[in-house]
Amino acid sequence: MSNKHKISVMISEDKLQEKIAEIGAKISADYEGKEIKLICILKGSIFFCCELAKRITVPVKIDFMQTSSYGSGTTSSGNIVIKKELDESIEGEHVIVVEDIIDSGNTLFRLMPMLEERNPADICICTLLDKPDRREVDIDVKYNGFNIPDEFVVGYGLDYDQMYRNLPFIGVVHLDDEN
Ligand SMILES: O=P(O)(O)OC[C@H]1O[C@@H](n2cnc3c(O)ncnc32)[C@H](O)[C@@H]1O
Ligand SMILES: O=P(O)(O)OP(=O)(O)O
Ligand SMILES: [Mg+2]
Repeated sequence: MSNKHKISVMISEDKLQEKIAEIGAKISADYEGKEIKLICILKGSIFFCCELAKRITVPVKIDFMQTSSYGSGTTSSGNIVIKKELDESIEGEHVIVVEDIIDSGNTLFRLMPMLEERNPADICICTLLDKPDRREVDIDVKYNGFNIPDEFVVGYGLDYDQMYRNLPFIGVVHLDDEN
């Protein structure tokens, strides 16, 4: 069965793999001699976080958190709801928050202070995609895969109304062509 929407490739699977390997190598070098904890922000970050973890050579723990801002639309509601808490404490840990995409920045703007209050040894942000033109608040991003233009993208974990997460590439969904 074909997709309901027309989707054009923005970032190919090969380019994603190459970039994730690069970020993994950078993280491995930056955290040499340390153990890190990746916090995977569900659901969108799952593919990126899994692939990234495989490319990191220092010891890695993974925990999951789920926030929601978009629901079924294509713009952030501004209301960040925590739908799933971490299973374990992050006190004293070297934490990397792994996001699929930073858009307005509101999710991380609210989430990061909450995590910092839990006294990690250090904490930073790693995102696969960034839409800098859409930013509404200042966010300090340590690792960023790709800056992309202001287009609604799907694939590699990212959804439109829960669809298209399974596409192996990042694509632009053409909602105007909906029938
Ligand atoms: O809080 P912000 O930074 O506005 O949003 C983060 C959150 O929103 C989802 N999202 C943002 N842009 C897109 C997009 O182009 N396609 C799919 N999903 C998007 C995503 O879950 C981000 O983690
Ligand atoms: O689009 P959101 O932010 O509601 O979350 P998810 O990463 O689950 O798509
Ligand atoms: Mg979503």
